[in-house]
Amino acid sequence: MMTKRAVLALADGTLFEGRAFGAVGETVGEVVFNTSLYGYQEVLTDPSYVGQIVTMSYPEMGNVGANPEDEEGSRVHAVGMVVRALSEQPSNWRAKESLDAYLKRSGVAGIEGIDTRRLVRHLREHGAQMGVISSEGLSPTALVERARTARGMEGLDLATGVSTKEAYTFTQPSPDVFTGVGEVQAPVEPRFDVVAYDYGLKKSMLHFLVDVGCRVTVVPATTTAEEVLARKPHGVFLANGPGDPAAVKGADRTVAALLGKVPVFGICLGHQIMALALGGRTYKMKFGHRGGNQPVKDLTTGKVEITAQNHGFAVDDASLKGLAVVTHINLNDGTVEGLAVPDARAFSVQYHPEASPGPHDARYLFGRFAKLMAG
Ligand SMILES: NC(=O)CC[C@H](N)C(=O)O
Repeated sequence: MMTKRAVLALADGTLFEGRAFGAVGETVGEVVFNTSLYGYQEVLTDPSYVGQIVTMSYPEMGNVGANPEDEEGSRVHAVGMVVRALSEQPSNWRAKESLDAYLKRSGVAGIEGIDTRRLVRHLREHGAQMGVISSEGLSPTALVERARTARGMEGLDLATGVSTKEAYTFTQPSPDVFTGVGEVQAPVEPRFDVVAYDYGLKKSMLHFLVDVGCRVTVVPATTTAEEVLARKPHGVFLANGPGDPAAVKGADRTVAALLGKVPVFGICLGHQIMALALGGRTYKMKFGHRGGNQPVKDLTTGKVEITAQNHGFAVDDASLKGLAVVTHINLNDGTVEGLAVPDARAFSVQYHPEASPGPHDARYLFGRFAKLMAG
């Protein structure tokens, strides 16, 4: 592997020096951190990471290489990766290539060999911010300036661009990787026609919908409520996605026109859009929640779930008063993690019940959606 010098420059002037991996060159994005111990491939290919440079806080990455089955989107969506130590010798029966080769082939730049603990603490203290990874030998001052003048996430509609251009049907249940790649579980007879808004969705969400008996039609983010209702679905699913929820063109009005007419289930960006549709507000968090170890309390049962998360915006609790019931909160910082409008047969969560990567404590929520549709 090459050992070309690379620099990570943050907008506030902080610099980290390390070695380049993946594609050689320069990349600009919002520098965020993820605390998952594994699952870097699902993280990199999650479309919610569009425009972001992901720092993995766990110190060694790349040990299991990369394979074609673990992709959540159709390509690497993160624009950069930061790691402490890059394993050069992947060891896993499913590995087809190394993480370095995978990122190189994807044209995505990485930096390794930096003190990621210092970087994560810095981001926690000063907030997620724009940054540049470069192995092109530019002066640190020029790189900091580039990061400082780069456009941040607020006000950015990234979901519309990453959404599917054409509607398509999805009927594949979850693959069972432990009994052989590509093999599928015993199929559940499809009972529900579900329209899924693609704001940048992760494949595993669709698999889990199919697993509970859904025949899913995935539609572009700009599809109107009339077009969706004309399909006479049993339910509407609002997916995750990148960027600022308040900037997704027309999404709040569209979802407002669906609420009350058909059961609705939203995840992450879908949850935020549901809150906006109800008349609530969203805001940018200081550094967000990304990882597989976020404790969430279900206020309706008192039960705590350990959840997978990936978001930088959140729903403002106070803005929901009288509009929706807050059903879940994050035990680390008390932020809203779930809401429901029982009369409208609608609910949503900020976290990721599909995990990928992460714990499956919350997978039952797909079943809850099926139950709502069953009436
Ligand atoms: N995973 C998601 O859907 C992320 C939603 C939104 N882009 C956020 O950061 O908060």
